[in-house]
Amino acid sequence: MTGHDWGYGVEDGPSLWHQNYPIAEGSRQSPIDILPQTASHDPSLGPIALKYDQCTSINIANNGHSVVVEFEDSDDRSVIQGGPLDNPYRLKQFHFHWGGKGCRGSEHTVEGHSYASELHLVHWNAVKYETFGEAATAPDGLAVLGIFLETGDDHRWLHTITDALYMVKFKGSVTNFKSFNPKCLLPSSLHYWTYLGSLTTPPLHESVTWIVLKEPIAVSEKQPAHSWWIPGSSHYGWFPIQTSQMELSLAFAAHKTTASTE
Ligand SMILES: COc1ccc(C)cc1NC(=O)Nc1ccc2c(c1)[B-](O)(O)OC2
Ligand SMILES: [Zn+2]
Repeated sequence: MTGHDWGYGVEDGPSLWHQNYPIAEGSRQSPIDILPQTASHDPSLGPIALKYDQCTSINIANNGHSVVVEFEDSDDRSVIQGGPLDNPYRLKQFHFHWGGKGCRGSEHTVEGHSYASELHLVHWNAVKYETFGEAATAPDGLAVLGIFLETGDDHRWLHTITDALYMVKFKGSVTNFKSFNPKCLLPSSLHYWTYLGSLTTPPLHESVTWIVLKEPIAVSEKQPAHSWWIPGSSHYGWFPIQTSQMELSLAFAAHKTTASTE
């Protein structure tokens, strides 16, 4: 399929994606509704470690579906490891999912509760695969850190992203976005749920080890995380798609883990 043959409207929304992307009816499709009570605690799962200190952000872009910040991923300078991961995965990009005006647009839900929006930090397995594209189609190719955004206090750093939005008003626009470190977007606790799932948007590859943080970060009403829209694209906002509950292993790091500073 070329271009963007999918969206969130009546004619191209999630319930129709299976027509062009049959994997939509696969066995490990995301997002899911997380049920903490039924998640099994897997004591073999340790804390996740984030090495984001040498992060090199490159640009910020509007791809018609989200605003994406890309990173330099030619070496292991910014990686996620530990937890369910057998090796380090390189940070490639992060992007957000949010709802239309005033509606709550997180993709994952927790016991049916939607959050204002959801941040996805996308990492790929450069130990086993040559390129992101190759990793994106492999069952152990991607590791995505999902962070819920909840309305509350003003987020000190999110404004650097929302301030940049006006520069990428239209689909296909890209602009410089240097030296942004996503470490500032992390909540205080890295306690997480993890499960094997997929991209939540076409091509829906079943290549993602999901690591969803329990603790949301707060953004204020003013920081329009839940009312962001992408002017110039055919729609705005992202709406959660519910798929069946999948085996979730709830991993409690025995202690409060903080992003590694190594
Ligand atoms: C047209 O899109 C592509 C073409 C070719 C390749 C190799 C990949 C993609 N798309 C892609 O990676 N999406 C994508 C990647 C990562 C995540 C998500 C979507 B998400 O579920 O929203 O959060 C995590
Ligand atoms: Zn996403």
